Amino acid sequence: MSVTAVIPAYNEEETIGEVVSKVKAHKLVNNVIVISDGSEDNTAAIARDTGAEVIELESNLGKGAAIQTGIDIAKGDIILFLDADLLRLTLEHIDQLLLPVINQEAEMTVGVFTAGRFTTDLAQKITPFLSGQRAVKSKLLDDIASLEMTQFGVEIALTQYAKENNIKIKEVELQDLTHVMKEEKLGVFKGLRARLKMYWEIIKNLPRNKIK
Ligand SMILES: O=c1ccn([C@@H]2O[C@H](COP(=O)(O)OP(=O)(O)O)[C@@H](O)[C@H]2O)c(=O)[nH]1
Ligand SMILES: O=C(O)[C@@H](COP(=O)(O)O)O[C@H]1O[C@H](CO)[C@@H](O)[C@H](O)[C@H]1O
Repeated sequence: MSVTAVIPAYNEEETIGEVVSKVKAHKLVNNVIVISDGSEDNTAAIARDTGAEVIELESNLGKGAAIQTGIDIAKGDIILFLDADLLRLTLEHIDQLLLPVINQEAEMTVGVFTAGRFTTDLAQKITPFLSGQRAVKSKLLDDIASLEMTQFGVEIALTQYAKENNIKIKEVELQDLTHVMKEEKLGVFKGLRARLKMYWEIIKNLPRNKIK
């Protein structure tokens, strides 16, 4: 089975290189696509230099649009979704996401941070269905309504679609994995503002895609 990694990235120059290198080094991953979502920093150049195929969106359209762009161009049997701001990603984490789908144990995996940083572990324990770390059989996404407008509601939409279509989901625990929090990227004030905006984008997607 061939695997394409899809990595949405908005201003992630600090972490994109490490994430792309790790994914490129995984023997089961055939293609790595980074969707630079209107980044104003060196995200696209670093991703390209590290060996990813890079699609640059002209402006910042939101995570849902970046993911949809990746889905539209990804070839192969399985799509591996990873965030660009991961810290301490290992080849084992990628195995954990991919193998249950390759071995037909599940049709979609959702990776949940554990035994890493208290704050990011806690957030994912409370809302595992928001995780951006997933693997899914690509053909199962053929009929999904466009994710383009979902922004940070994209994971809610994916999870809800899986539930409605009896797609078998397996949660896998990704030890020690964490990401750079918004407050760390942007500072406390702008970070909190971005967090509130994210919650609003998630809430906006709830009525249409209510979690059962
Ligand atoms: O407008 C956006 C916002 C975020 N992202 C990407 O989506 C992923 C998750 O976003 P973020 O890091 O802000 O959220 P967190 O992981 O902190 O919840 C990251 O790879 C971001 O670069 C994106 O492509 N477009
Ligand atoms: O863990 C969370 O509560 C949020 C926000 O993380 P941070 O504010 O950056 O620590 O991140 C998750 O939810 C987002 C929206 O669904 C996803 O896009 C991220 O992939 C996921 O990590």
